[in-house]
This record gives sequence, C-alpha cells and structure tokens, in this order.
Amino acid sequence: MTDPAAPPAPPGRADGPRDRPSRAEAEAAVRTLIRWAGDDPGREGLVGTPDRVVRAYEEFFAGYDQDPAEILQRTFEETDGYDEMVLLRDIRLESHCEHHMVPILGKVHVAYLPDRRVVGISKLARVVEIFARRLQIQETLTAQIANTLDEVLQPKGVAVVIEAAHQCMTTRGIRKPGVTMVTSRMLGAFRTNPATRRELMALIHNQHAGGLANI
Ligand SMILES: Nc1nc2c(ncn2[C@@H]2O[C@H](COP(=O)(O)OP(=O)(O)OP(=O)(O)O)[C@@H](O)[C@H]2O)c(=O)[nH]1
Ligand SMILES: [Zn+2]
Repeated sequence: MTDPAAPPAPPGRADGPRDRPSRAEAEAAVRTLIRWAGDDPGREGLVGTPDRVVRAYEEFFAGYDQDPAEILQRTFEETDGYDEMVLLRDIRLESHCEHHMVPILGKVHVAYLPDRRVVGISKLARVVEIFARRLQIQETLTAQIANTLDEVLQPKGVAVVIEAAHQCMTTRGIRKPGVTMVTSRMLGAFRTNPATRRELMALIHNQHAGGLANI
C-alpha cells in the first residue's frame, strides 16, 4: 500500500515518479510544443499528433514501469563446470538523453563470469532495454546495467561496454556526425585481472565472429 504522505519516488525507480500527469495533460503539453515550434495543432495533419507522441513516449520510456532485478530472478545451475566468460555482444541500444530528450543509438556489450549459476541470455538484453527506456546519460546507463547484474547474479565479474552516438551532438548543437562515445564499467575479475579485461576487449572486437550477425 502506498503512503500518500510519502515523497515522490526518485526517477529511475521501478515504480516511477508518483506524480505522473494524466494522458490528457501529456497530450496538452505536446500541443503546446507544436505551438512553440510555430505550427497549428488544430490543422488536419497535426490533430492526431499529440496522441501519437504520447503513445511513442509510452514505448520510449517503458522502462520506468519495469524492474530489472525481477527479470534476472530465473537462473539455472550449471553443473558441468563452465566457468568462462559469457558475452552478449552488439545488443542494439535505443535510448534518450536526459538533457535534450533526443535519441542515443548504439551498441551494448554485456559480459559476466558465472559463479555456478547462469542466466538466460535474453534476460541480459532485457535488462539493457529496461534501463535504456528511461531518460539517461551514457555513464549512468552503463553503471546501472553493470551494478544490477552484479547485485542480482553475484557472479565473479561483470563488464558492460557501450558505444553510442548522441543525436544531441550529431543533429544539433556542435553537429559532429560520426562521433561515438564509449563507456565501460568493469566489476570483479574484469576490474582486477588485466588478462580477463584484454580477453573481453578481444572478443568484443573480433571481426570474424561479427560475420555471424545475420544468422
Ligand atoms: N557526459 C555526458 N554528456 C552528455 C550525454 N549526453 C549528452 N551529453 C552532453 O550534455 C551536455 C549538456 O550541456 P549543456 O551546456 O547543459 O546543454 P547545451 O547548451 O544544449 O549544450 P550543447 O550540446 O553543447 O549545445 C552537452 O555537452 C551534451 O553533449 C551523456 O550521455 N554523457
Ligand atoms: Zn543530449
């Protein structure tokens, strides 16, 4: 039961901000932005736009309503001694920057060193998706994915590497197309063992395996 006197939950929590406006208020805000841009929200081509934008926002920001820790609850015991790195490479990243609310597009690489328990690989991509579907900066996104995997799976190590282009830098402002930002968070053996970290980087950048992408 929610305490009505409690302060609003901080953004980024699974239960999301509690003072969320109504759908009608969100649509009115879009109409205001259309007028701000210099157009008429009443003209035929724009009449349905506030509804479309709000539905698009429901997709872009669906991550506020989802709990990444819950996604990782189902794990499997690996009984034959697999104790090498598991790497999920080239997970498509679609997020939005918290400063300009425009797309951040790129790739996420997630690796962990299992400690007897393994997790379904789709769950790694689901955790990426939940944090990406919130307003983000890349550093926070990288850390949140790594910290969640570390806390819930308690593996011997976790690594998250993100390479992404920020449309706030490519389509506006300084306008530098082609620039990408690279961030990483290394925990456990990935942080303490340089050989493990080198192996990860070699696997991420192994071009031969990249040819499998269309299988
Ligand atoms: N560190 C970091 N910076 C980001 C990220 N996404 C966007 N930014 C930057 O956030 C900064 C916001 O700077 P401000 O000066 O407040 O905003 P602005 O006036 O629109 O700045 P310009 O983008 O330089 O035009 C910009 O430098 C962006 O490039 C991110 O994921 N991480
Ligand atoms: Zn931005």
